[in-house]
Amino acid sequence: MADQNSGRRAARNDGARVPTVIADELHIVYRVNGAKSGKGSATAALSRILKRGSDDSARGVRKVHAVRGVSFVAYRGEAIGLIGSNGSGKSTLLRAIAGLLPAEKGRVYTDGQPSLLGVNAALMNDLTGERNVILGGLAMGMSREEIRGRYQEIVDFSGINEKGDFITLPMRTYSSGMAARLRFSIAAAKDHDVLMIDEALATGDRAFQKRSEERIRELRKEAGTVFLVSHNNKSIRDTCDRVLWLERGELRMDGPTEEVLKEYEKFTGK
Ligand SMILES: Nc1ncnc2c1ncn2[C@@H]1O[C@H](COP(=O)(O)OP(=O)(O)OP(=O)(O)O)[C@@H](O)[C@H]1O
Repeated sequence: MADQNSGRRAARNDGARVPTVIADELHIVYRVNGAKSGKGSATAALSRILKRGSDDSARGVRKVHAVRGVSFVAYRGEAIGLIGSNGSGKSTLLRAIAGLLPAEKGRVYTDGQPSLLGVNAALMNDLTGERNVILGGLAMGMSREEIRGRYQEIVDFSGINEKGDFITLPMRTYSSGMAARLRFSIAAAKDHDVLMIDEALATGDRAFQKRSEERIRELRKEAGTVFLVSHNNKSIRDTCDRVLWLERGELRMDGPTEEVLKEYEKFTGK
């Protein structure tokens, strides 16, 4: 890991800013089937089937234009907060950067494989926490030796065993907070080129949030880029130095955390 990172650090020491994610006039559109309003009868469904081959709206496909022409460049070592009201397109933008949603128009370029916390670590509810640590590690491309070496660290970080031997129980017996903590701990065990976190910090208690913020700072030192989606302005302030503010799918502001949050707080009336 150290060797792999030394090249990146050298690049940083040159003073050159290295781009990790570039979004260029990005548009993301969801298509929802059978969402035409008020027409739920069998004859309406039949007529839609007969109309097959015509345009989307006639077939009862509704489009949701979730991200509208967003452009930005993210650099190595940055921690970027994504803020905006409910439904403004934050999660959609993260999923598009992770390559999970196709662009309708525009492009996303990434350096390395971005990891979206919680999705890339495909955990299984019926398996024990222990098995899931191994599975999640393998899914992120870690070797069995690497996972074995980091296992205890991951379990300790998650705090899952603080109240008993939960790590040997199936994950379905965990509370949603415990499951989120384990997912974060597995994802944070690896040094990521681009790590994206959707609200994960809001789930843990204060002690866990502190550990997470500390780990995010470490990940940034390893020259990665971190994106954090959160409705908690304090987590954004504590973790990020730059903020992208989305509203109705459009990038409303992009700048230093304090500047953007000041405007956002005016907008939300806080
Ligand atoms: N799978 C989907 N199919 C259709 N529309 C979707 C889907 N997921 C999200 N949307 C729509 O896309 C828009 C953006 O949603 P998104 O989840 O990206 O917002 P968000 O900013 O992350 O919201 P929140 O703060 O509430 O989590 C919303 O209008 C939402 O209804």
